[in-house]
Amino acid sequence: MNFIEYPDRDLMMIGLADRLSSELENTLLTQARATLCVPGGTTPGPAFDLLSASNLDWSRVNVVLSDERWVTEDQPRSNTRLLKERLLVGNAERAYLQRIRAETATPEEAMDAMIAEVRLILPITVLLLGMGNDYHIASIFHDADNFEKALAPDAPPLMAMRSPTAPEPRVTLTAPVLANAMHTHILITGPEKREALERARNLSPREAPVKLVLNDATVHWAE
Ligand SMILES: O=C(O)C(O)[C@@H](O)[C@H](O)[C@H](O)COP(=O)(O)O
Repeated sequence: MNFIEYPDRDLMMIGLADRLSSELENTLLTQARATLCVPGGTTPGPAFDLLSASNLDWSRVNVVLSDERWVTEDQPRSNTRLLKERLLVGNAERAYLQRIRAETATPEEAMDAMIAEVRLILPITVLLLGMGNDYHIASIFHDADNFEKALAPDAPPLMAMRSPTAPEPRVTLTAPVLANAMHTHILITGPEKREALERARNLSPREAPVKLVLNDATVHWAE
């Protein structure tokens, strides 16, 4: 793990966006396309604002969420909505958005089709994740119905997840896909998450899902 502590959140967002953009740019020197995977939640918005202005050939970048809440895009909790408002604008408007949400009542009804599409944009080139105080990444929650299945080495790339701590059904990329990313970054803020991250270093992925990706990750932290 590489831990970067920034003097404040603004500088962190600038440093992070710069790093993600360089990794994508370097990949595009040798590959036709690159895949950027990003989280939803409340933390990454400012990094998306900066990244969207980056001068990349976005027409060769696939963007996919690490996880989504099964709500319509007009809902404030929609991660797709966050992406459309904050990342897929400006220069980044030309990126290809791989959706992991469909207009079906349940994730299961659309799962086979979404899995087939997601497979086409793997592996992830640049992975950005958030983390909860309970150590979850994406929507891999300890107490979720498909937790064990999402950790399996042969898990499909995308699975539905229902957890008592999440107000709506979720879909999430699974352990093998996240662990196989070429570059991994974790974005966290505040003392509680820093302490959780320190504890996670001595836990197993079953106890702390962040451990699935932590060894090879760069963690970006500011107060
Ligand atoms: O859609 C989501 O909820 C996520 O992708 C999730 O894994 C998130 O990154 C963490 O829960 C941290 O969320 P915050 O940034 O809101 O603390």
